[in-house]
Amino acid sequence: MARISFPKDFVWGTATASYQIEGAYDEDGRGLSIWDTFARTPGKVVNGDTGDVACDSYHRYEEDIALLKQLGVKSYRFSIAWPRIFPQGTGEVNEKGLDYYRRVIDGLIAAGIEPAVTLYHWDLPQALQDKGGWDNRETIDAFLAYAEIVFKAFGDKVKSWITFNETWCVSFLSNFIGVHAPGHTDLQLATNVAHHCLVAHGRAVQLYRSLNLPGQIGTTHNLSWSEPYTTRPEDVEAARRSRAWGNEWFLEPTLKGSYPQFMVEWFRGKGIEVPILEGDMETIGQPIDFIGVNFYTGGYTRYKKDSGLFDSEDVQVGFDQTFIGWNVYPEALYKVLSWLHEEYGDIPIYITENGACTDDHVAEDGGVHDAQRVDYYRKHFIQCQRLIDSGVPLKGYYAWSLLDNFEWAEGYAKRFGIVHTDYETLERTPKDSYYFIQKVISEGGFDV
Ligand SMILES: N#[N+]C[C@@H]1[C@@H](O)[C@H](O)[C@@H](O)[C@@H]2O[C@H]12
Repeated sequence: MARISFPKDFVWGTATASYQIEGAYDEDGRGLSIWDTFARTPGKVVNGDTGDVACDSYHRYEEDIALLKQLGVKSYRFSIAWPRIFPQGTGEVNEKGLDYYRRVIDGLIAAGIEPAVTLYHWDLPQALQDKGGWDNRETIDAFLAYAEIVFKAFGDKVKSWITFNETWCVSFLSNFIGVHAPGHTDLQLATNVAHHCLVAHGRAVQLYRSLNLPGQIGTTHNLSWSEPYTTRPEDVEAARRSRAWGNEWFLEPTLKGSYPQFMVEWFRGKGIEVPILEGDMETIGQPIDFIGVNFYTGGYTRYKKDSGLFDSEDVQVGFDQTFIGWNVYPEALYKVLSWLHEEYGDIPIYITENGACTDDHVAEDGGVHDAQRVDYYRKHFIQCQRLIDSGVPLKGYYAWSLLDNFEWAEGYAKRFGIVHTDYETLERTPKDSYYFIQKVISEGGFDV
């Protein structure tokens, strides 16, 4: 029997996001976000679901905090909804919005849980989208004004800040692939959005430093792991391009202050240029205190001429898959974070999201027996220990998600929570995975 054990200072947490859990979409002065608009657009979200009510955490946050305390986590990652603070994106501050997050932050601290706040988890004020959104560089200034208000309001109590969640999703998934808000399908537009979000990240780090606040700041990128299906050079190169679109395209600017040249040239060959202004790359490459990594899946990629953006295609080989169709490939977590450490040095790493979608139901015994999710977590925790043992500076892990919640274009049809949400009654029911993680945290590990 081997023992998987974690350092005593390892930060265990769970993660959520404002639009996915809060509901109260039109309460206490909140303005509309691009997701309120997108979800109301016929055909964009499964079953026409919206975040109007979601998990109603706006009113039930105390229940959520009690679940977090019972779970035994040290930290809780959540996001602030920009439209609650600036309903029109800029201009007058909505004090009731600040009051809500003050209640959440104070409640967490009273429960002995550190708040970790994401500034931007996709709910851009619609009023700013109406003026071009992230394609408009002026949105960067609006973001800075929003960041300053929340830094000043909460910077004495919130010691961990994440500027952006998954800039690849904000840019390419939402403005090129088009399945997320605002739903454009323009590669140059998406490239502009990615760059402007990266500049906004760097400017927010500079602002945070200037305020001399007693915490740490970083950002979160979703990293993938595409392995070449064979050792053929064309497969190796195709996998490298596919991986780099999600990984180097964002990590190089953030951690080295430059875009990966081989990808710049690949996009230039498609007529795409990055709208870099003088000083942008120095701004983006501002030193940060940690890098957040969201990891879910990995797989194999091979060359296929004129296929997709990178002359590549994914190869479906014998992986188990979760209910959302993602491969279960725990070793890819070890590979991608080992690669990150080799490429970018000893910057502290937090896994800011990891979890599985399974088809959950409340059983007759009142429990939710999500065995596949328990197995997923068990296997990924083993990779976390491998990483720590190999010297990778992995400092913490946030399970996605505390609650079943609004899963973007999948609506409520896909569940990632370790706590089941009944969307009729809004009753929360801890799943077997919740109790598994609770035990791992309380015992500092588990036997395999
Ligand atoms: N899909 N999926 C689950 C999860 C999503 O719910 C989060 O909001 C994102 O940060 C990231 O995509 C991962």
